[in-house]
Amino acid sequence: MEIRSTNEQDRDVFVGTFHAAFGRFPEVSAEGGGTWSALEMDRGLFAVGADGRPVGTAGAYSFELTLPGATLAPAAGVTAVGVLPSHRRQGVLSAMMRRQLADVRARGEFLSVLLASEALIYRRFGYGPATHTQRLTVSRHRAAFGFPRAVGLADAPATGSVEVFRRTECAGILEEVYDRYRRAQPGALSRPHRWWALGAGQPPISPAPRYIVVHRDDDGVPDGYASYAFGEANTLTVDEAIAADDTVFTALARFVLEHDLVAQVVFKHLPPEHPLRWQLADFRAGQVSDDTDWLWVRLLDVPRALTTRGWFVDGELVLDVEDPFLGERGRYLLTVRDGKADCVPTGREPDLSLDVSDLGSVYLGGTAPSTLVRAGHIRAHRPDAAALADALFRAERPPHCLHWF
Ligand SMILES: CC(=O)SCCNC(=O)CCNC(=O)[C@H](O)C(C)(C)COP(=O)(O)OP(=O)(O)OC[C@H]1O[C@@H](n2cnc3c(N)ncnc32)[C@H](O)[C@@H]1OP(=O)(O)O
Repeated sequence: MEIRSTNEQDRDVFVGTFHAAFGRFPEVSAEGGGTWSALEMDRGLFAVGADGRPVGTAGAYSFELTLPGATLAPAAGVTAVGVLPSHRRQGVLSAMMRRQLADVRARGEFLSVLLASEALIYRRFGYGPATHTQRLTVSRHRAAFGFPRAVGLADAPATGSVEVFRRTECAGILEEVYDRYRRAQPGALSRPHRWWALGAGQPPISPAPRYIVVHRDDDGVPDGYASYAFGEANTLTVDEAIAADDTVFTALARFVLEHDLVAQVVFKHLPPEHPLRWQLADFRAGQVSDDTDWLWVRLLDVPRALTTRGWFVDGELVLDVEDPFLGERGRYLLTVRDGKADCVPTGREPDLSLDVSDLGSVYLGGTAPSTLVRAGHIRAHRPDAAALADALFRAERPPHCLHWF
């Protein structure tokens, strides 16, 4: 199977081929732009069939991923993966993944990330689910806030202001607020300027109609927004709500929850352990559903990945990491002191043996290593190794990714 790089001239065939793999038709946008317009065609791959026609596609975006400790790392955002239904289960995807991982490494990137259409596809290629997201549905009439002990929070005068725009009127504000937010949020991805300019991706980036409530601080500087639309049964759905801090988030949540003519508010994407539910006087007024994996992470250079992220607890672990897809294996001594890690090859007995996909799952702090020990994924060689790994890998807050690509 020949795998070849794509270029700008291949764009239409590339988009057509992966839509065919999904059994869909590409959207046609009269104004240009649209969901797939930010594809980086110099990073695309075609798998070419015997007759010279493409039978498979794989793309990649150049993102920055925020790691624990607010460190930014380049990451390949794998996308548009598809193999024509006529050519499946013959190793086409495997050949594309092998080539793509080699290309990512050759560019100096040590992390690759993706959103998986199905959870059974990518573990074999070394990816592990690393961030999770959930939906919170709040009945508006039960949504009174209550802050039992946080002195001052309940009756503190609201600071700042809110203003409602249509999506197309405030693109610059969204871009600026999103960029500030993503730099501090582990698991968040950059949204390159091109995306906003082209209206690529999904709301709130795309020009699809949305109302946007923007929050500003007392100096008038935008520090949060929520993108929302009305739907069936008087439901107000918030696609994306981001804020510089929890107070700003609370102000945005209050705005949508106090909206007239609304029966319920659906917050489509919240990170696990989000405080909003705890802020409601009636804990059951908010129902969590659709808890799902979001960003999958694949490490391509274990020492570099581990020394780049920030750490919050000192400690030492020996990790035996196996990478069956690339036929690699390494044993590393990870030493964390004062927020920084050292990671060097070692001959010492391992504390934990794990697959590179499991390391991807724990890397951003979104999954406790002990959970994967209990699930039979990771092997702990001494009794306290899992608890130490839990303490070490934990991030400053649960990682979360809102970006769809
Ligand atoms: C980041 C993204 O873009 S996610 C989008 C992924 N694309 C889609 O879901 C579109 C619809 N599906 C497809 O186009 C194809 O089925 C693909 C791309 C998922 C798989 O392509 P194929 O060329 O059939 O995969 P390939 O033959 O290399 O399979 C490799 C292995 O993965 C397994 N596998 C592949 N797809 C799946 C799946 N959906 N579920 C379970 N196992 C799978 C194969 O059985 C094979 O296992 P084996 O090595 O034990 O025999």
